[in-house]
Amino acid sequence: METIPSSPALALTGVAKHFGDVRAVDGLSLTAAAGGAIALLGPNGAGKSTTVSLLLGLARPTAGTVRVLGGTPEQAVAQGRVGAMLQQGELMPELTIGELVGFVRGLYPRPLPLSEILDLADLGSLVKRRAKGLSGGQAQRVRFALAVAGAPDLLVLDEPTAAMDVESRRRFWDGMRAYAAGGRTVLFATHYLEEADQNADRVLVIARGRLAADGTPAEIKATAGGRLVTFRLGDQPAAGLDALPGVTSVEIRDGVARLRTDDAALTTAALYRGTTLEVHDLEVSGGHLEDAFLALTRES
Ligand SMILES: Nc1ncnc2c1ncn2[C@@H]1O[C@H](COP(=O)(O)OP(=O)(O)OP(=O)(O)O)[C@@H](O)[C@H]1O
Repeated sequence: METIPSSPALALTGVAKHFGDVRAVDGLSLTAAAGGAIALLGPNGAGKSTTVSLLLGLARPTAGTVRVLGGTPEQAVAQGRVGAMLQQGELMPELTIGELVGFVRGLYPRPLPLSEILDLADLGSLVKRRAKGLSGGQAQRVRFALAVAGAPDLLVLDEPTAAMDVESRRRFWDGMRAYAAGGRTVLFATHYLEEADQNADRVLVIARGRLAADGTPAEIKATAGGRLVTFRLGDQPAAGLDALPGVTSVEIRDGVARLRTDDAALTTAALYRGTTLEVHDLEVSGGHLEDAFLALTRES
């Protein structure tokens, strides 16, 4: 089968998916060229799983068009060019992992070599084990192996590390990045900010079915605007904090002042020298994806 390098991996135009009154996806437009890892990042109920279903042709949009690898999702899937790892999925309990992966690879026209699949999914030590005795994290690694078995051009992962411990996660992301580095496209849905930050080349922040931000992790962080200076204000008056140099916004909650600033050093110096406030528990933080994420997905 021909691959058409000029086709984007994904192209969504005005895509909506409504369930009755619920607008799970509400006008999503985006294009992604082939290659690299894309995170679909959003809070619970943002529309991530619905978007994944639309990309895989498991659901049809209420409005708009979805193109995957230059064709419809159904065509791309039928050509064996899409691999998916969904949140659940029964593994055949009586087969060994080696048999199961071997069987699934046999279904594809140009599968990855078995040894490469086992390497990517870190399953070398589990080849002779039966699926029925596996832990949740091990079963997820097997699902990952099955998803990459056919060497798909697009790999879609819905919250792939849900059941994994820290070490399994680390190895899993190593495998995912190795897969994406070969010019293939990986899209993963997550609500773990650090996973998107550390493993994606591009982050699509989705909230209430819409695209709230789209960029590299660094670009998304920059949208939150600089750094955060926090300190315990107690009962002291907050007047004048918004006039301190560098400060772009002030929020006081539970006696704690949160100053967003373009220049933390200047703001902090002015706070001590230019005010009569007693400043306790001063902290400077920021440049975190979490700040950007909260700012972008906050209910308006
Ligand atoms: N089949 C369905 N019928 C009715 N409502 C649905 C259906 N599927 C999803 N929804 C609703 O659409 C919205 C988006 O759901 P979706 O599962 O896509 O979000 P998500 O971002 O994947 O969330 P989570 O992180 O919790 O998995 C939610 O309000 C959900 O309740």
